[in-house]
This record gives sequence, C-alpha cells and structure tokens, in this order.
Amino acid sequence: MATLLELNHDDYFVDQPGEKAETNVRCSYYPQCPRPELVFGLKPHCDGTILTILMVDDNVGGLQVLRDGVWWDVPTIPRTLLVIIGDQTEILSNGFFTSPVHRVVTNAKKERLSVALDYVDHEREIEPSP
Ligand SMILES: O=C(O)CCC(=O)C(=O)O
Ligand SMILES: [Fe+2]
Repeated sequence: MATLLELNHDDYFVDQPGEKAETNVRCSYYPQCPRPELVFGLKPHCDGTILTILMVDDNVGGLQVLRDGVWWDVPTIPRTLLVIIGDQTEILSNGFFTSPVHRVVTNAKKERLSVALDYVDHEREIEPSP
C-alpha cells in the first residue's frame, strides 16, 4: 500500500495505528426473512475502521457494495477472507484507498452467518499521509 502511494516508508500503514488500536470480533446472524424486499440485514454504511476482515457463509450471498450508484453483489469464494478498507485507511491514504459503502440484504430461503474482525484506532487522531 505504501509503495502504491510512493511513500518512502514501507511500513507506513503498519506504523500509524497507536498501541491502543483494537481488534474486535462481531458475529452476525441473519435469519431468513419472508419479505426481503422490505428488510435490510444491515443498512448501507461504511466501516469506521482501519480494516475489516470478513468471513462470510460460502453458501449465501447477501453482501453488496455500492459503486457508481449501482449495488453489486460481492461474490463469495470458499475459504477466502474478504478485506474491507475502512474510513481510517481512506483518511490515512488521503483518499487513494476508498472505504466502500456496503450493505447486507436478507434472503427468504436461507439464513446467513458472518464473522467480522474490526481493526480500529479510537485513541489516535488519524491524519492523511504526507
Ligand atoms: O455481515 C456481513 O457480511 C457484513 C458485515 C458488515 O458490513 C459489518 O459488520 O460492518
Ligand atoms: Fe460493514
């Protein structure tokens, strides 16, 4: 990431979070929903994190990302973790990496599980790279 930004500091993104940066795990259960057209699993949002690492159910889609005004399904790939860039990385990279707006839609036939690991710094003031 630092190389892409042409920073002369390979560990720039590793060094920015303070010692109090936290990792939190969130397990979410999305039950079947008889009226998926009316109910979001998770409303549209960006993650306020440095990164979110997401493990989703291989058999159920549901995660969507907004790009150019269109919602796209995020494909599920077995045994693969998904990394979502968070707002803090967008700030650190001065907008080079963007924190995507995403949501989870519900499913009438299948329940869904996900595990999200948030890496976030609530203590330090995050500033754009030099
Ligand atoms: O459950 C998911 O697939 C997405 C979860 C999510 O976006 C979040 O926890 O911020
Ligand atoms: Fe999220």
